[in-house]
Amino acid sequence: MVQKMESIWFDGRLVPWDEANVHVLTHSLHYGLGVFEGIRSYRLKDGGSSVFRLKEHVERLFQSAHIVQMEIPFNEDEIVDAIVETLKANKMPEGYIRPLAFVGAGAMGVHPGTNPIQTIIATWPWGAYLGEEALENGIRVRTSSFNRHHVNVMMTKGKVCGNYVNSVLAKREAVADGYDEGLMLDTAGYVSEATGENIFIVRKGVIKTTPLTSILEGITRASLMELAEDLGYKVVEQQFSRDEVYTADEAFFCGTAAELTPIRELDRRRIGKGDFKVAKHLQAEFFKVVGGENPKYEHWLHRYEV
Ligand SMILES: Cc1[nH+]cc(COP(=O)(O)O)c(CN[C@@H](CCC(=O)O)C(=O)O)c1O
Repeated sequence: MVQKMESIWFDGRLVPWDEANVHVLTHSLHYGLGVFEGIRSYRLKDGGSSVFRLKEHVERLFQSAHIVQMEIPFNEDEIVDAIVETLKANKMPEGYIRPLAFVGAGAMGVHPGTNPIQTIIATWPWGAYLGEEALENGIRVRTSSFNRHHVNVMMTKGKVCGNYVNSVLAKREAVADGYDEGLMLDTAGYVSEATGENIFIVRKGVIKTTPLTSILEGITRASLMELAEDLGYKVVEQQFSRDEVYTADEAFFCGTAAELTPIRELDRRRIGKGDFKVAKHLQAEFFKVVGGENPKYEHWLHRYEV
């Protein structure tokens, strides 16, 4: 159950958590057209706080809206300010931030007509997405029986609410089968991404991640690619198959909620020796970056004081 906080920002003002409600004929509730973000803020080593890559997340929120032709009635700077305002109102030196823009009530029927576009920002504490133990010891994953969306069925560069029915089905299937996460293949059968994360493998000394085609263009993915290259690793974006994961030396998921979570096994095949050497190195460096301990990446931090 998500921990209740003081306020939610709703269409331009902070309202008490329990008063942030909508009508049951809200268009997005029926037809899934809405866009959202998942963002984390972190306590910094120096005692302050920062939202990690806030600018890029807000840019992606508006990019998602652009893809599905939604006009968010605020500009990017207003949403950036509203996010910080909401964190402060909820006295959160760190936590998870969920902006959502959705089509409100009015006309029913597939065409959203002139229904209002409503915007909320909620924040709440969210620890290790896949469990504390997962960050340390990795997770067990199965290849999902559900493919990731064909790129002309759903717009996967958009973080679109309706896209996540695919993720829910895959996640529920994986958990029901005793796994921690599901890895989805694209409609051509190549590895795509997980239900809420992008994937990397380490094979023959090269760090490989999937091309952008069917995946959400992850901000953590982009950050880790840059960080890994700065650390001297060779990083490529290349299509790969499930059995390249089976025979990889390492594999890990990444995402705002999941951060960097090693994969212990896929489809009951242990991956490598399980020492997570590269994953642990990148994970440690990533946490130094989000904690403000690496000045090279200061521009990725949006500092604030509670
Ligand atoms: C499908 C998908 N792929 C990749 C990512 C990684 O993107 P990024 O966060 O920019 O590195 C996410 C984020 N998943 C968000 C939602 C999780 C949820 O359960 O809700 C998140 O990690 O916040 C996805 O949902």
